Amino acid sequence: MRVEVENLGKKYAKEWVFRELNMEFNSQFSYAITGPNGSGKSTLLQMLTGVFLPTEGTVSYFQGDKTILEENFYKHLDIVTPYLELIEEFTLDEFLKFHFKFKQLSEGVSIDDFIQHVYLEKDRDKQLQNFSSGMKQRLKLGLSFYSQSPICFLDEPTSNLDEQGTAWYLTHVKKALDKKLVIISSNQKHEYDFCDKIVSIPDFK
Ligand SMILES: Nc1ncnc2c1ncn2[C@@H]1O[C@H](COP(=O)(O)OP(=O)(O)OP(=O)(O)O)[C@@H](O)[C@H]1O
Repeated sequence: MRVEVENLGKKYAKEWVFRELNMEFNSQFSYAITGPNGSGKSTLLQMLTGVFLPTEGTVSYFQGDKTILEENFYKHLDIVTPYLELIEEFTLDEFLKFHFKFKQLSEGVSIDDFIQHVYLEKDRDKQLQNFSSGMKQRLKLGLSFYSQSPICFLDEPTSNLDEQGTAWYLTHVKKALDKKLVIISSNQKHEYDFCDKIVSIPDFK
């Protein structure tokens, strides 16, 4: 899988967040998008995932030589961000049954296995609105690590995770690198220091 970015720029009102960003994201490597608060990491992620349009430039997805239409980007990716809403009224069991009608679990992994992998065995019948923020984050990360989507975008992946949760994240994300194109947006080194390539947003101001 390959994501190609050409002359990408985003402007809010009169201010450019970044400009002339040319870059290729290739599944042979893992990537970190870095920069201080307010530099534009989340904005870039939104352009890369097709959630928002850039002011100028293009984002293209390729599977081998095949171009993927922009309206189908979402079928090839998972996004984990602090702003991603879960369906709070559902219990974990109900939510997973619903979610995996649309997304495929990794080969050989059942819903029961998934629940074990995210350490939520005791919480199957609990409504998601009663999950702690760390439990929700582990669930969101698990949904991307254990899906068959070839691209995984992680925005501030360890937000709300304690030390044990962070260790869990590190183990899982490193395993995911073999199967997926992983792109992490972060300003905390421990979340991305294993990545092969760094895209520093302040270089594109
Ligand atoms: N909808 C919007 N309208 C106007 N300005 C915006 C909008 N969204 C973001 N910005 C501005 O764009 C810039 C980049 O914001 P962004 O959230 O992408 O930064 P970030 O690097 O992800 O920050 P953080 O590390 O704090 O999460 C900031 O100056 C922000 O105020």
